[in-house]
Amino acid sequence: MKISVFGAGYVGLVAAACFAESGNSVIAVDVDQKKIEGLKNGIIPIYEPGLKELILRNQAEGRLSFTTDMVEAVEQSLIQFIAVGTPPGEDGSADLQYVLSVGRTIGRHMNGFKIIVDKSTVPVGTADKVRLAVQEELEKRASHLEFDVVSNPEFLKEGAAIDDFMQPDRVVIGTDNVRTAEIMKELYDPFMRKQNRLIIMDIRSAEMTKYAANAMLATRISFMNQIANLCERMGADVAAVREGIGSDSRIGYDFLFPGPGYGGSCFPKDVKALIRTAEECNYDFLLLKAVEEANERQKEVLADKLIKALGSGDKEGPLAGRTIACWGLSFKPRTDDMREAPSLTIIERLLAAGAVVRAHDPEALTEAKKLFGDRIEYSSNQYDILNNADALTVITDWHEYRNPDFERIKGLLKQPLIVDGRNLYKLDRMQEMEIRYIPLGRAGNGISETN
Ligand SMILES: NC(=O)c1ccc[n+]([C@@H]2O[C@H](COP(=O)([O-])OP(=O)(O)OC[C@H]3O[C@@H](n4cnc5c(N)ncnc54)[C@H](O)[C@@H]3O)[C@@H](O)[C@H]2O)c1
Ligand SMILES: O=c1ccn([C@@H]2O[C@H](COP(=O)(O)OP(=O)(O)O[C@H]3O[C@H](CO)[C@@H](O)[C@H](O)[C@H]3O)[C@@H](O)[C@H]2O)c(=O)[nH]1
Repeated sequence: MKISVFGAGYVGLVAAACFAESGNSVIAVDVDQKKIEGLKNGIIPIYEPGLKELILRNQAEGRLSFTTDMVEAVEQSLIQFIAVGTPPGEDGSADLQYVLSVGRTIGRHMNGFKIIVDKSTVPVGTADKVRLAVQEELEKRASHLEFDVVSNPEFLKEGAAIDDFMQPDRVVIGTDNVRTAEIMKELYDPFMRKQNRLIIMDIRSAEMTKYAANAMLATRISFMNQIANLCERMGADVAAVREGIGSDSRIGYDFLFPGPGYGGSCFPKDVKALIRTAEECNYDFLLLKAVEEANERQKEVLADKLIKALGSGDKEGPLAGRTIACWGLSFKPRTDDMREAPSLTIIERLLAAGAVVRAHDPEALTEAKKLFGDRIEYSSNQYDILNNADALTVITDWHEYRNPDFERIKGLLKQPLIVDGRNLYKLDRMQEMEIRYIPLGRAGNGISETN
């Protein structure tokens, strides 16, 4: 099939590469000239495991091309995917300007029947707005060309995007047209070989499904973070509690790891947008407001623990003269994405408390330098930043942090103190190593920093 994908970002690039991989002829189009020039020359603008190889192969084999030429992209393809950003507006609602701009572009240049598929995360009712935008452009040129608008929300996770796209838990298609449903089914058939996981529903339900899924997952995380905070105060261990509740098949083990708050380009923005959508229909989504507030507070927890362990008691600059080494800046492992990363709040808090902050991340240093400039120190070696630091704090659960050289850590730090926001290490091992260890959701090992 001939497909155009508008928006060469995290979702657009993955979708374009995976559709090309299954034999389709795909044009990826973006307004960002620099990005497209780079892509034409094999420069992939984001870090996503497996994406570069997939793009380069499909590009070389002639199934995937990149352009800024909107006319070409609209004219050449039957299926027009919209995968542009929907960032939060000032009131938290999803900003639809990029989605509607693509709709207008398609309306302006379409030369035959088109299936316009919205893959961006958009509030219920957006398909109607896209339809209107296309229709208005057609009317301006007195055209009676037909088109269909479909909702096909994307559920991929960054860091695992290719696998999620190639072997999806499900693909949701919102359409009211039987013929279009058949074409979409055909397009996704190669990804359904093990089991048919295509769910076809009405458009509004498909749009809502995306928000409901993200809101549910964010709720689980905030819930577990608060259980963890309570465990700490009650002498319970959140890891044991997770095992205890996860074994109930109605609950399951996934998405119950406590952490320094959820981040990324999706959960924070989509929770906000759903609260706003509810407000627009005079419904007070109390539960989600609490989920959001709990998450904001959770982002403070690591800095609170560091100040409690090392603080001088001086209200203005409790960490003045202290150096904190941070492992992990991206909002999750296997990505360079720092959008809404908890590290942003944690580092700002440490700086405000007077600390010198040093950071390591396997992929996000370039991104971090754009955000923090020379206000913090960076190293591409995870051990270098520990030299003479007062503490190590683990913010992101990258694999390389899971089983580090503890002897080396101990030798480098001024005092052996680890504040772990991802509970990566065993308490008894830390005890044995005489490292003072402060995890989330359970009492630390009680070794004082003077040990
Ligand atoms: N990032 C994820 O993991 C993820 C997962 C599922 C769904 N989503 C949703 O998918 C959408 C895209 O997210 P993303 O993270 O890929 O965004 P992104 O910011 O990485 O990419 C968006 C791209 O769209 C381009 N663009 C803007 N206006 C354009 C136009 N008129 N024509 C062509 N290109 C244009 C931008 O230049 C940018 O390259 C959002 O609605 C998001 O909520 C994201
Ligand atoms: O048990 C857990 C699981 C995740 N997180 C945090 O939650 C955030 C989001 O993680 P994850 O969902 O793995 O990454 P995303 O790439 O943001 O993916 C989410 O957002 C996407 C965009 O909408 C959806 O497509 C995905 O289905 C949805 O999982 C990160 O900060 C994680 O550290 C936790 O704190 N504890």
